[in-house]
Amino acid sequence: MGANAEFQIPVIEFGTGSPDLVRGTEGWNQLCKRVREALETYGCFQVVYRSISQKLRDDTFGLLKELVEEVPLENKQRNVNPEPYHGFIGPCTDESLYEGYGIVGASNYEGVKNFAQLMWPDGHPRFCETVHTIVNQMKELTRTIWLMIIDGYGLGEKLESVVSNYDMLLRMMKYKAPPTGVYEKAFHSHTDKPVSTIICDDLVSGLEIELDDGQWVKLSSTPGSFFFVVGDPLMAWSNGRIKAVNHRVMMSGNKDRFSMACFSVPAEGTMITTPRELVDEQHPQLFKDFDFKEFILFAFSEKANHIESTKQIHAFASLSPPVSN
Ligand SMILES: O=C(O)CCC(=O)C(=O)O
Ligand SMILES: [Fe+2]
Repeated sequence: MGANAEFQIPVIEFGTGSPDLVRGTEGWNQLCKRVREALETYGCFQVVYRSISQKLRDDTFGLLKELVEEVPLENKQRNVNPEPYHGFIGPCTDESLYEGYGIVGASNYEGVKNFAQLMWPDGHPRFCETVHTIVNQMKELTRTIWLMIIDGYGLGEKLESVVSNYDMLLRMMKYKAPPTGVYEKAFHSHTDKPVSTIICDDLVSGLEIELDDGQWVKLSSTPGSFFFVVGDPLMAWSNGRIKAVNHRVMMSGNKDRFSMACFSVPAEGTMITTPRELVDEQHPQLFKDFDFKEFILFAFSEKANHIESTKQIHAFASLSPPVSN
């Protein structure tokens, strides 16, 4: 089924230097309310965040294109990782429009450098500096949104209520334009397995989300904007109050799409635990506490292969029956 091009998810602006970004102000509380509503309804929203400059975005996409177009395939194929979607997948062909790279530990300079050294003989210091900078800014944006979620539910001071220690997995993607007149799947439908994701694209659309009624809608970004997407663990943490949105990439038109997805990956040993404030008579506890890494291992196991992406978290962590406080 084709996507309805008219649809618009909530667009929320985080003004650079705005007093609204100061925790506890009236403006902050308004933003928290809008973020909570957007995530409860759609599991995602578009955030306008010009603190990440257009120049930094342009520079990063320039480097991504250089990586895709100039690095020999044999170097790209050195980007391997035993964990699914952590390494190179590609290249684009007539059968598969997708090409993606994985940079683990991308908020540390070393993580980006390890990747760049596999691609370029000189380790491309400008690539390392640029990617390291944008990933840290996306990490900061993630932290701000998590704080808004916490305050949206009145959970008090602690970021630790979601996750205290986490790093970013950066995936950099090219989706090839399909043949003229064709509307083609470039990335299968799924919910994200990390806690949450920030997606940044080059304004060529392709990302689609599924609404509650099963309708797919195409999202289009605007300059300075990013998509924040809830992953399964954040949905479980919230006791199912916020949604993990099913999404995919469909390509049409004659332009290639380039995008980056910055995934939040908690440190080894992190438990996902629903705060007790989110459990009451109307909202019995839906999920047991679970180890993030064990969920990831399950989600990519043979057993979970036969389970739809949206249902994996339920198969892994549902409490049956739900438990009231
Ligand atoms: O490239 C995009 O817009 C989305 C990518 C995505 O959903 C993913 O890698 O999980
Ligand atoms: Fe995704």
